[in-house]
Amino acid sequence: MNILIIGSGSVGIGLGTSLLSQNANVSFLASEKTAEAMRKNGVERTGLFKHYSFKPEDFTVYDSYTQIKENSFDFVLVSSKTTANDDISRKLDENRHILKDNFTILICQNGFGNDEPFLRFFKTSEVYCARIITGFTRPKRNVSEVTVYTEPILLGTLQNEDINHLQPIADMITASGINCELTQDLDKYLWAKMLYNCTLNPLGAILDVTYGKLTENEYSKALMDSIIEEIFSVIEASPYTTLWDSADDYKKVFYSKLVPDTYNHYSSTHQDIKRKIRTEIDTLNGKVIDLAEKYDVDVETNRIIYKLIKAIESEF
Ligand SMILES: NC(=O)C1=CN([C@@H]2O[C@H](COP(=O)(O)OP(=O)(O)OC[C@H]3O[C@@H](n4cnc5c(N)ncnc54)[C@H](OP(=O)(O)O)[C@@H]3O)[C@@H](O)[C@H]2O)C=CC1
Ligand SMILES: CC(C)(CO)C(=O)C(=O)O
Repeated sequence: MNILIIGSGSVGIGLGTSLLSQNANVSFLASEKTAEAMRKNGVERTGLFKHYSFKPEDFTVYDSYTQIKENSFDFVLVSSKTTANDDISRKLDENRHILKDNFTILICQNGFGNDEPFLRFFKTSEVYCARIITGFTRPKRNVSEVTVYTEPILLGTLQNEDINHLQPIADMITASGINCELTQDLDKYLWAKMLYNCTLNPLGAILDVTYGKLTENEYSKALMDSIIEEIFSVIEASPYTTLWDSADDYKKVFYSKLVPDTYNHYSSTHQDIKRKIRTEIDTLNGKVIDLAEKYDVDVETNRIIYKLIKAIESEF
């Protein structure tokens, strides 16, 4: 099985090394600087679970589509930030000769509806998504460190397609030490992740605090309650569902378990702003706003939070 990883960052190198550990034929499409580091020093997975290290001759790195031969890949894993999806989906379409017949694109990102840019060019039976709550960081350009594990990585479809052909990918990731399963209910799990990320990520970035700190005063708590309630109204108005029946049920788990478990964590949105790069707000609260418009739901707090992040980004 030939696998191409597009987006060779924390998640991309983390998944790529996991698949390499099971003797999969893995290639990375990386920016010039990252490709250079990988060609020189190989790739590594460190942190929780088993550590793996691969020499440059164990995998292939491309820094341009022009270097890739025709008919090369069965699977493409997209693990860039969602801000690159417009670019990646367009380039993959322009270079579709690198894909074999019956190829599969698997999008490994936060947010909801990340398959949509790809569905402009590819069929619903060709595009799948993952829900990842394993934490990965990239201490060096060629190294992924597994920092947090709570639940298995989940693979599935948002388009009601058959998912059985994803099983070999899930099995290899599991065999590498990070549990990975298929689910028929991916939308439920992605909305659960959306609830968590949309509530904590932008607010933590705006106020420059950890997840836990946000629960320590009544003002940020009131904002988070409102974000959660609005997202539940959107889910209820849409065809989607999530793991809890009501905003109140979710809030109980959120304040008693989810936040305490990640109390000292700074959100990826916070980290993006510190790095002065565009955040993934469009596929988080921005997606909530899009759906709210479609289903005529009031999401005023999400709108304000969204505008504040956009205002910060406009300075970059
Ligand atoms: N890290 C984590 O713990 C988790 C992350 N996620 C989600 O996974 C996704 C990836 O996150 P993460 O790995 O942390 O991000 P990183 O910033 O570590 O990696 C992103 C990678 O994408 C590359 N890239 C940037 N632009 C493009 C482009 N146009 N085409 C191809 N590649 C590009 C970057 O290049 P370069 O090498 O030059 O930087 C980098 O290698 C995000 O959606 C994130 O929200 C989900 C759960 C956990
Ligand atoms: C890393 C993780 C999983 C936080 O728990 C996350 O989703 C984020 O920071 O955006």
